[in-house]
Amino acid sequence: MTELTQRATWSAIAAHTAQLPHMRTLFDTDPLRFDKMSLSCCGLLLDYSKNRANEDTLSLLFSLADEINLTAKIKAMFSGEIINNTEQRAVLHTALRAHADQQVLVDGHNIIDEVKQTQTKMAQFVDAVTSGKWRGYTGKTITDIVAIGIGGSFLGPKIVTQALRPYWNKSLNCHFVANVDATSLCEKLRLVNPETTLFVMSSKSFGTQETLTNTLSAKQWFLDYGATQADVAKHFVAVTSNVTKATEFGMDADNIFPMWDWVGGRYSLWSAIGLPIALLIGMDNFYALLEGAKEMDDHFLTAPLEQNMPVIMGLLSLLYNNFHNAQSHVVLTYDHYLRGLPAYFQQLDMESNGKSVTLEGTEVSYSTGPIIWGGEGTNGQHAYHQLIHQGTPLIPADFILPLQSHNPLGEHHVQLASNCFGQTQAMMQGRTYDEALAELNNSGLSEQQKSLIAKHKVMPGNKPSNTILMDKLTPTTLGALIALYEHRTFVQGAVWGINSFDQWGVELGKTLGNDILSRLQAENDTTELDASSNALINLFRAKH
Ligand SMILES: O=P(O)(O)OC[C@H]1O[C@](O)(CO)[C@@H](O)[C@@H]1O
Repeated sequence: MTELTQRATWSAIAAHTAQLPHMRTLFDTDPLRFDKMSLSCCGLLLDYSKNRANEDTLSLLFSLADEINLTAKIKAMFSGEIINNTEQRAVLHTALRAHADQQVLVDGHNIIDEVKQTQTKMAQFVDAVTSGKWRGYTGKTITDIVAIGIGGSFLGPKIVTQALRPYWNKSLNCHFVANVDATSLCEKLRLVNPETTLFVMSSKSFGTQETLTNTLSAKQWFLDYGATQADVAKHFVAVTSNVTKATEFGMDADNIFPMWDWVGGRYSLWSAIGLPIALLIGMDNFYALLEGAKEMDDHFLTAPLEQNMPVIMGLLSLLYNNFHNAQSHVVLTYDHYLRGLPAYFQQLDMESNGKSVTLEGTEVSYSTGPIIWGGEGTNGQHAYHQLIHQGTPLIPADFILPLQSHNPLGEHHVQLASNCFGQTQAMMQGRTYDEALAELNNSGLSEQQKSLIAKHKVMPGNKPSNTILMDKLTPTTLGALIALYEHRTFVQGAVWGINSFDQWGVELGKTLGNDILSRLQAENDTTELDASSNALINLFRAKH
């Protein structure tokens, strides 16, 4: 297969982008630019007109996608082909939101049946807990959910329950424990009553140190309060693909919700990993979340590349990454409920595309996954937008704004929208020296001062952004939005020819950490490692 950067289309994109005029010019010369470069689907509107691209740019990007057989690769994922070649697994988070009448075969059997069986188990459990039928060991109903998990077993449930706070069951509260730092657990345990608390322990592998340690400590806290081992089953449930280890751990077999190897951790919120979500917002809203994602799945699978929202977003991000040397991509959520979304997209994208060898194991000669970061607007404007506007790095941005607020109050939402749109406009058009100088006309400054300040006020503009709008943040639009980013990540990995679904890079740190743990707890100081590790270990030992 032709190496990516050796392709004629790759060179054509490089030559084309180098000669593209400033976005100001692209807008000035085409009044229909928004009409041509915006797209609606699945309750979302994507405005991608504020990008360093015109029809020719997009045409070249779509040609590249065709050359790497993107459409066939999309179909291969949905159909359950073993595309995670290093773990020999299918990648089927999309099957989690499939309808009951669909068929997806893994090892010759239709997995939709077991997906639906698990969803039924979830629904029955959610009903038991939220109806009050499920009682704690002293006969009280459950008031607090403590979700224990990390990475994809934490971020999805955490971010989605946070985003859908208006939909929470009024009788339940939810707390998340991820870090092995005892503060994370202790701060939450101080808030809850063992008699009315349900622990949901989520770990696909059932082998993650942080989650196991936190669960054991939570169990001990529960027993120290006066409960017995027999009471544990009323207050601890587990979500895992490793049912054997969960049973050995002491989880009651009836309280184990299965998940599967063909669901990656960072793609698993749609599985029983989403149990905390379903408990908080109810199973009907959880199904609505799934349905929103399915709408995006159907769009991704069927829309022509030129009208395909995840494809367009993925290719434009790749344009900056590989042809404009952008090292990062910022996600700015102009909605307080979506404040956690950038952190979720960090794992989704960076753990998927933070790779440096191709599927065949060849070292890549081009950039792959960028750094994903971000936060809520308008806060970022008072923190890091200075660098976005006038810094040296190019940082493409995604702005996300619901058109309606769940909390309409006076001028708040219109001001939020004005800030969001103003930022995208400022990024695009910037401010020329002459414009800056003109703004200082009546400043009373000397000509020399005006010239100096004007030079500091110049903003180059031509900074790309996408704006994603939705009518309102609901389970359905949130499901579509998250699926949009899942598929955007897929598109980039497919073009780069990497495996977006394994994560070998996280193993070494864990292994070395386990060795260091034994050294920290050993009788004597460590001397065999590098000088830094020896010193750090022994400094810690000296304090304990
Ligand atoms: O769900 P588990 O198996 O506890 O893994 C937690 C997280 O750790 C990782 O395996 C590595 O960070 C993630 O991919 C995963 O989401």
